[in-house]
Amino acid sequence: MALTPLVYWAQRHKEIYLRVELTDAQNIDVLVLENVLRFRARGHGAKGLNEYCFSLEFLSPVKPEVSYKSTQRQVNITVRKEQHGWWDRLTVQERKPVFLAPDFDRWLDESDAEMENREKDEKRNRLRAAKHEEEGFVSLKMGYLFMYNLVQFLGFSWIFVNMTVRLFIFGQDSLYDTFHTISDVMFFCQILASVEVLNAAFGVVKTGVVPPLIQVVGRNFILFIIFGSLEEMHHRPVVFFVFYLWSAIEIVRYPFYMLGCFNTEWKTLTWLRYTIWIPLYPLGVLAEAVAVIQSIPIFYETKRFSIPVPKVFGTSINFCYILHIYLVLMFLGLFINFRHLYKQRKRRFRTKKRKAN
Ligand SMILES: CCCCCCCCCCCCC[C@@H](O)CC(=O)SCCNC(=O)CCNC(=O)[C@H](O)C(C)(C)COP(=O)(O)OP(=O)(O)OC[C@H]1O[C@@H](n2cnc3c(N)ncnc32)[C@H](O)[C@@H]1OP(=O)(O)O
Repeated sequence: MALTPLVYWAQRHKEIYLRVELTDAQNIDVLVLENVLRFRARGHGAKGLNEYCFSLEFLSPVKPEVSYKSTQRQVNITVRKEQHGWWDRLTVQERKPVFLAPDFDRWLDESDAEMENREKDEKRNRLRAAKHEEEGFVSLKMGYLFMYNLVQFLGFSWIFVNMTVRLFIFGQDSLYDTFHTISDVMFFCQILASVEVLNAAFGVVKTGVVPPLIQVVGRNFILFIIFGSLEEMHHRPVVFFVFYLWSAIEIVRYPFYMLGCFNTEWKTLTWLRYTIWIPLYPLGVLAEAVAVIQSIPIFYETKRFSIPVPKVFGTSINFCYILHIYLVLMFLGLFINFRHLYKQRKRRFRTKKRKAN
């Protein structure tokens, strides 16, 4: 014959909790029909291993769907009230069934339950507000990044297209006046590119600070010190090669970032972004190194940027010695960024492959 297990109960405004004292319960059958909950299971109760069952007719209407969870020690049942509210007792009959007792572990009186509800609501509202704020911040960040990348893309596209068209029209002659035709836009784009170091430093984009710092310092050194400050360099073809190599990568990199702002990607563009640096970066550094080497005799003769030193060491340190050190730094910078880009490439294509599997 089936026995009755001990059942503990507690309520909230929306739910009823029942805890059935049965260990290792099996063949659990719980259902709610016309406001009556029927329970049957086999397990270890007060009378040892046996078949246990009970039924309860609730005081007010409840939803027919019932959820339960069996643990090693008990079966926890949750029934949802049809209408939110507080019940005076659990069952229709005024006399409490003998197997039923309050679950003091979960017991709350009405005002405490209201307080709990209020706290839950407040927490939910806080989370919702935080999510709203975060969404606002994310869209602001994406808007800003998109605009930044768009401006850079337009700038570098203008440079690249202009240089290509001039090369076709004027042939070799175009190599000699690149600085005069292009440098204003290049100055603008490269000054603006300093923002990339700040983006990395303030976590606006997920990358280290050192690679963009090397990139920005490296390029601006060539642009401002080697080309900008020496008129003798303005008509050298090396300016063409440096500017062309710089802009060749940027007309791919910035649209790649622009698509990224919309969580979109175009596979060919991604492949290009993470591949064409392999020939372009060493070529770019080589072109920059040629520019530095060509500028050394000019700095030597003109003594421009010479650093005055105390008389015991001589009169000044010629800037061309600094350039020798810079040449070494350039190859160190090339090594650091080449390794960084190689890692980024591997990470990118590995993630893609894993996603595809
Ligand atoms: C400490 C000072 C020392 C000074 C020493 C001076 C030494 C000088 C050495 C100079 C060597 C420089 C030579 C160089 O000028 C030569 C050339 O440029 S030649 C032309 C070829 N060049 C290139 O190919 C390099 C192009 N540049 C770059 O790739 C970047 O500038 C670089 C910093 C090198 C790498 O970029 P990053 O670290 O950002 O990698 P990712 O592109 O993979 O981006 C990582 C994630 O961040 C997201 N991100 C980054 N930027 C943006 C952005 N503007 N908008 C939106 N999102 C961005 C990107 O999407 C990645 O996110 P996820 O992984 O989620 O996709």
